[in-house]
Amino acid sequence: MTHIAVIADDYTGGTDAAAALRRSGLRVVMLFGVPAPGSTLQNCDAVVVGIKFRSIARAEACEYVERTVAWLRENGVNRYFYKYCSTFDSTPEGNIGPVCDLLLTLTGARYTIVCPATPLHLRTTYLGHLFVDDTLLSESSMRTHPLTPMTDSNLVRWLSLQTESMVGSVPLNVVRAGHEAVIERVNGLVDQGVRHIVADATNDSDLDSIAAGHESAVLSGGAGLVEAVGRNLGASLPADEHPMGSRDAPDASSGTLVLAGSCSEATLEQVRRARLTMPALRLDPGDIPDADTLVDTAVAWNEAQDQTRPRLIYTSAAAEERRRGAMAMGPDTPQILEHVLARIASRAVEQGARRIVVAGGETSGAVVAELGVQQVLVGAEAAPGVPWCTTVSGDPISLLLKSGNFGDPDFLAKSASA
Ligand SMILES: Nc1ncnc2c1ncn2[C@@H]1O[C@H](COP(=O)(O)OP(=O)(O)OP(=O)(O)O)[C@@H](O)[C@H]1O
Ligand SMILES: O=C(O)[C@@H](O)C(=O)CO
Repeated sequence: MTHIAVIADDYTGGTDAAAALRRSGLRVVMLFGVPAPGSTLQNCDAVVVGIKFRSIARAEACEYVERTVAWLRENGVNRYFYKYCSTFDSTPEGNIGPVCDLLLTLTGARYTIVCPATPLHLRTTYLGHLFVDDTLLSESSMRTHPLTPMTDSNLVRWLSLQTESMVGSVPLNVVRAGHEAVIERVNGLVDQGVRHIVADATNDSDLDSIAAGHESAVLSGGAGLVEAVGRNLGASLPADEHPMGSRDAPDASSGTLVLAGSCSEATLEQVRRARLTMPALRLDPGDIPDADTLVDTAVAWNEAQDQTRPRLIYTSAAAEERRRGAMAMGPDTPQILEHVLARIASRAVEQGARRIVVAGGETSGAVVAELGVQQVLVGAEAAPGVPWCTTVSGDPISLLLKSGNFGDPDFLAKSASA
């Protein structure tokens, strides 16, 4: 029986959640995109559906979620976790608030728990404020994110911009008083009309206090709370076993194509280090403001490289260089570049590439969609929250989809050759 479905708003967030559930010992199936009506879910404890709706129009995001919930219901899954980024990536319009509202309407649940805190990734919340390591979210590099600049760390205030529903919070001292205290505070808030409740957490035991119970609620947040929910459900498998068995995944000897579209500080440093260890091509829309030319340039370059060795193609750039690129290519530059990297991935696979590392959630979404990948086996983690995934149909392809902020400075260099 499938106890819970995680609906993730991007693909790397989905693989992060799947890795968390595996760590907690559950049997996990990982799907990409809204599942086709009539398709069946394999036997598992938890299913993760990664969809790319973090940065699209809210009506479209809600439509994807509604169709996914309909499919999950067809397959007998009635409990949902909404996974968004541990840095709460969203704009003043959404999509976190609208999707939380929709999930309440669809399920008839009384409230949502909102908890992006994920200590494993150094994301904590205190008095409703989100911290990235020792820095407030709005003072971290997230404040200049190309799609979702996070300029306010106060989640109650930020979420209130996105929804008509009342937003409240459970502070850390209540969380530390234990699970019953949390439930009591939540019930009090719901009686006052609060519908979305931001819960503080700075460690895993806080997350355990928050995760239990909430039968008439939708839980939402980061991989930290996902893992706590998994722990609460109880392990049924050793973490290295998969419900659908295993597949021979292409390893480093197949050569690795690394594609980087994330512009996070972490990825920029990983790109800088990777450039020292492998051939690299930077695609700069400031120099070549045309998608087709960028794709053709990169495909020709890639084909000229030793296909058994790692190589890197990237658009990643710091804020000033991005401004220069956007002047030349226009306001849709971020989306255009995602598709440029996706088309390069697809051409590389046609030419025989079987191992692809992608940096960036939106970029990963574009790559996975272009490759038509619908389901993967979730394997070992190359870094916390970044598992290798192997496609289940056709020739196996190994994919490592990295959230922009994840991984140590040598992540790209090491994972491409390990
Ligand atoms: N040179 C550039 N100029 C403008 N936009 C760019 C440039 N390079 C990449 N981008 C865009 O920046 C966005 C980066 O988002 P993406 O989700 O891929 O990375 P991220 O936000 O760092 O990762 P995550 O969502 O996992 O935290 C993409 O839309 C990408 O196309
Ligand atoms: O929660 C995170 O930080 C990641 O899983 C993610 O969603 C980044 O895209």
